Amino acid sequence: MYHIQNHRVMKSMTVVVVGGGVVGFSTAVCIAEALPYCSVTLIADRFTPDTTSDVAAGILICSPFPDIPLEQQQRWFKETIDHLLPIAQSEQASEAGVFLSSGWQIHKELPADKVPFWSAFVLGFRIMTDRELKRFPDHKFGQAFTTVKCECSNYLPWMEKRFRKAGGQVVKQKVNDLQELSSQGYDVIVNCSGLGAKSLVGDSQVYPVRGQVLKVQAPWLQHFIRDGEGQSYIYPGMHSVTVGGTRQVDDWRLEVDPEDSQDILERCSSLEPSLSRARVLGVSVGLRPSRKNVRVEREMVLLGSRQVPVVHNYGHGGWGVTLSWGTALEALGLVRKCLHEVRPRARL
Ligand SMILES: Cc1cc2nc3c(=O)[nH]c(=O)nc-3n(C[C@H](O)[C@H](O)[C@H](O)COP(=O)(O)OP(=O)(O)OC[C@H]3O[C@@H](n4cnc5c(N)ncnc54)[C@H](O)[C@@H]3O)c2cc1C
Ligand SMILES: O=C([O-])CC(=O)C(=O)O
Repeated sequence: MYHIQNHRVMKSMTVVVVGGGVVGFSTAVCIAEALPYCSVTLIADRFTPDTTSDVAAGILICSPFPDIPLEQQQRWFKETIDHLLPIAQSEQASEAGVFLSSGWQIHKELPADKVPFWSAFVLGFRIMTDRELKRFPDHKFGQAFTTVKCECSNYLPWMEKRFRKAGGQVVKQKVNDLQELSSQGYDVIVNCSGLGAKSLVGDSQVYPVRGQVLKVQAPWLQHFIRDGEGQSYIYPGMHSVTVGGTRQVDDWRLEVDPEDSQDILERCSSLEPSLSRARVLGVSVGLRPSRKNVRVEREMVLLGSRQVPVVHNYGHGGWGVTLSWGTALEALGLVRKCLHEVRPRARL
């Protein structure tokens, strides 16, 4: 519901999204573009290039969460890749940092899921031939496919532009307590605070999984190689090649660990020997906002004297880019339901 007064659109409802990473911006863009009668504000204390999302390789690939219906996770994957594929094939691709990436996921042992749950949504998925596998003598099984790589250092500024174009406002500020937002009168609060949810909403199920990656100059590498057991990967990108990684559970260190760098280079050079000639351009560390199951749900929270609808969308672990648009659409659906309840007669 919105009114036209003096030729200006008066937005009658207000939504605030906390979080300036890939999940926050995707959710804020979805809401601002779908609900033009809502005034949408995005608040975060860190923006690109200082978020976890900026450290992500940004490849669309994923392991399933254990207790979320697989069909729902398939939908999230499909919606994200279906959103990004046309961008990758448009004139906006390089500004948005979104492009197709082909390569191999290889396994030392036969994996439980020879055909992963997202195989129908990437392009040209197939099992590798013995001839292809000869290149990786320590591995006995592999999958070849084309997926999308979404580089957040480009994608986040591009999404911010898109959000502002849809009328969204951006505020740099730490939110210490949801009460602060309630007292500003927002109709719905959307929580996309990643690891920040641990303190913002007191969720003890959220924990960090530390990841360190190197950027190297190796323009001769055209294809990604990912060890399916998940520790080692080589992802050619727009400006450099991302070489990783580590998965250190409950490790809060944000500083670079030189031993990790050494270990990563050794592991990845054994997959791709030419990497030993590559110049290292930089090293970064991010803390994956991990949770047994990603949390995409709504609840009513008593803030002061008001019951305020809160939509949560956090805890994506190592798959936040992969599921960003799908979970944002899910959150949009929950925001619509909340707005219906706040203003039952509104035509949303
Ligand atoms: C090394 C590495 C490689 C990765 N590679 C991939 C990959 O290839 N593919 C993939 O899909 N994923 C990958 N990931 C995972 C991905 O980075 C995360 O899942 C994703 O970034 C999570 O996004 P987010 O927006 O939830 O969190 P973040 O990017 O951490 O953003 C959280 C936002 O919330 C804000 N915030 C938090 N608390 C508050 C508060 N109290 N007040 C105000 N603002 C607050 C922060 O300032 C920030 O803006 C990788 C991660 C790492 C570390
Ligand atoms: O596992 C990968 O290929 C990349 C990734 O998502 C991560 O490091 O979290």
